[in-house]
Amino acid sequence: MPTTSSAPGKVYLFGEHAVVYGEPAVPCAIERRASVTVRERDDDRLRVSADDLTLDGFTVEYGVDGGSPDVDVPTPLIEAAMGYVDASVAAARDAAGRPQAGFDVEIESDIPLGAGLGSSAAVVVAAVDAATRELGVELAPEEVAEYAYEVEYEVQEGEASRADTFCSAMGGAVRVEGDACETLDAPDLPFVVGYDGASHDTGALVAGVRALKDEYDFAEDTVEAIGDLVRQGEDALAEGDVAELGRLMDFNHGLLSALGVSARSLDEMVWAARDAGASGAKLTGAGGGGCIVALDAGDSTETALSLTPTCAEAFRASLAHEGVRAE
Ligand SMILES: Nc1ncnc2c1ncn2[C@@H]1O[C@H](COP(=O)(O)OP(=O)(O)O)[C@@H](O)[C@H]1O
Ligand SMILES: C[C@@](O)(CCOP(=O)(O)O)CC(=O)O
Ligand SMILES: [Mg+2]
Repeated sequence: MPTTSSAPGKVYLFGEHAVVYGEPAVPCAIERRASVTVRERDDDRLRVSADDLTLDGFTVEYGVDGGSPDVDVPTPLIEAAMGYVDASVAAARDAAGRPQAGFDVEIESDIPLGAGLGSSAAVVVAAVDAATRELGVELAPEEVAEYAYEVEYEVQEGEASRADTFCSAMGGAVRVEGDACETLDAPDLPFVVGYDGASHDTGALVAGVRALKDEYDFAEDTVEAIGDLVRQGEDALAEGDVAELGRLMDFNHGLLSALGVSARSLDEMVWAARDAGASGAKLTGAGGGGCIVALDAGDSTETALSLTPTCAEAFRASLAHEGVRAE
């Protein structure tokens, strides 16, 4: 019997990048999900179909020992794309004590890829959950989060926080500071997302911030300032003070720009949202290209974004109260 799990993507209200260095962050799960279906095979091979990865999708098949994969698109693309799935399957084999287990894996997702909405975390969380359940092991969402974090940490070469994976596994708004992860009571915030259609490499962007921080004390101070801002933002969130949350999001975007992770397309969308009357707007996730998130209960930000030349897609995103779940 195949086993399917799904998990949500997220936006960062505050704190991306700084969270990698132990500052707090508050990501919020959104109703855009990745769904992973896993079926155990009677050999040790892994066959992955990911229809959303290229326009035509691809299928790849290989054994536990690697070997030469049987693929239908160029190999570098496969290697980049397969890292998370491969490591998720390894984590599930490990959790179930079944190092030789083989699987057919199918991935479907409505989370744009490499755009700051946590598609990697959602795919990893759903894959770990589905593959462990397929092997008869039921993990608590917190345990799925921990395995998924280890996967992101490994694939992003040691440059990952627990924020995306914990948020995707638990749903709702969460607070992550180092290895302390908790869920928060948060109101439904009026998120509007603008997507420039581009994708980024999270590992490379995190490495760029680390280099800046190692070179300049004031870059280190900027990371700490983001931490201060998040602490202030938590009070605003508890009070449901959307105006103050917006001001802090604007400030957070400025600090992320200073760390070199914004882009002209993101800045243009941020300004379009502000001009349209959003309470605040910032890039979300690793940056460089991808998505911005704004707060606006009305329609004007979504309309303004859809008319912005650098915006390929604008949509509302509601808080996903459910994290990883069996489908
Ligand atoms: N639908 C999908 N199918 C297969 N892999 C996916 C899918 N969505 C995301 N991934 C994996 O996640 C990677 C993108 O993750 P990342 O660069 O962290 O960006 P983000 O998490 O912001 O979307 C992709 O390169 C791919 O490996
Ligand atoms: C930049 C970072 O803080 C968030 C990355 O988010 P995303 O993969 O771009 O959705 C990295 C991390 O926390 O692991
Ligand atoms: Mg990611």
